[in-house]
Amino acid sequence: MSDSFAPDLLADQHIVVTGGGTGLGRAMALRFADLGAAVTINGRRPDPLAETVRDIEAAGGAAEGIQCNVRDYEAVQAFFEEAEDRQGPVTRLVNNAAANFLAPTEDISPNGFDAIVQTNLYGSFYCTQACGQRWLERDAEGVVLSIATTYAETGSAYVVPSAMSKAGIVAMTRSLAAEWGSEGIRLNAVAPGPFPTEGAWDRLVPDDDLEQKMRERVPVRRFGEPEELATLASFLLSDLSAFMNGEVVTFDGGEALAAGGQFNTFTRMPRRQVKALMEQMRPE
Ligand SMILES: CCCCCCC/C=C/C(=O)SCCNC(=O)CCNC(=O)[C@H](O)C(C)(C)COP(=O)(O)OP(=O)(O)OC[C@H]1O[C@@H](n2cnc3c(N)ncnc32)[C@H](O)[C@@H]1OP(=O)(O)O
Ligand SMILES: NC(=O)C1=CN([C@@H]2O[C@H](COP(=O)(O)OP(=O)(O)OC[C@H]3O[C@@H](n4cnc5c(N)ncnc54)[C@H](OP(=O)(O)O)[C@@H]3O)[C@@H](O)[C@H]2O)C=CC1
Repeated sequence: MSDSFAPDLLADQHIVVTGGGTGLGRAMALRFADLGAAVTINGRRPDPLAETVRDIEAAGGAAEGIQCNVRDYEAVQAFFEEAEDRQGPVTRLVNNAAANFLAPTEDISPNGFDAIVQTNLYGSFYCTQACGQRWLERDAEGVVLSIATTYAETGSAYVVPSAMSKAGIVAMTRSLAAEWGSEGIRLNAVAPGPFPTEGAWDRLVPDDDLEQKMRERVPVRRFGEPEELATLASFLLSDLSAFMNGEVVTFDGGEALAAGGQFNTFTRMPRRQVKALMEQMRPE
């Protein structure tokens, strides 16, 4: 996808994208490489990693895929060693890997809770700490971008472990923005609304009817496109956003705001009908 960024916006960067073999992570990895970065992606399954690396290389970019389970502290340490052996010092990190499923909270097993929280919260911490340690030791600047979600702020029914862990990621982002900002390390987050990826849809969108209802909740009446998120992420990783630190950028077509206003329900009715209703209520 072409855009108005300089074609070398991310040249000289080595960017790690966790969970970069699929969905939003893959879209970001492709875009970062297109903007000149060397990209290293990880994930547990080798096939999506290999496919994404192949696609980046076919487009003329530089990429490596390394299998890694971000729930495992030692595996994360080994991953960063390997990534730097292959492509030099990591300069940017995107905490994108995540786990989620819909479940009534009273039915979630300890193992189910762990699967989500250890991936999202512990995984993001392990990767962020590994980068921070390297950057502080080297006196190098660095940027961390974490993929949160809008319900990290509001909470949401039926995705409680995800909401808890994404809220923790936001807290980490804001805390470290203060702690590491003076050392040249910036941390920001994006809170995406719905983006139809296979990973999210298979686990969170039970049927077409609910999908349509979800679309109608978004004021702009569509879902996001992964390439749009990749554009925002490129800006947030680049020096164009050098003064932005500790920010959570909501990127949801207005969905979260619309859910909050009591009278926003009128926006789902034809405007003519709304006007007629309101006209009736005017005093004589
Ligand atoms: C659609 C609109 C978007 C709105 C905003 C949404 C914001 C956030 C979105 C996302 O995060 S989308 C990302 C989705 N992608 C993924 O989740 C990818 C990774 N996920 C997975 O690998 C699995 O889905 C997993 C279940 C989370 C983990 O798999 P793993 O192989 O590690 O573990 P399992 O052994 O399969 O399961 C562990 C544990 O969890 C229980 N469990 C699994 N699924 C469910 C379920 N649907 N409901 C309840 N419990 C579930 C499973 O039974 C295991 O527990 P025990 O049986 O061992 O006790
Ligand atoms: N799509 C949407 O509507 C929204 C998505 N988000 C967030 O966007 C991000 C990307 O989600 P999306 O692309 O939709 O979904 P995907 O399921 O495609 O992406 C999740 C990625 O994380 C990887 N992953 C999962 N567990 C681990 C683990 N333990 N170690 C390493 N990698 C792991 C998966 O690979 P593998 O299974 O091979 O390990 C996969 O590549 C997530 O942070 C999600 O919470 C936020 C709001 C909305």
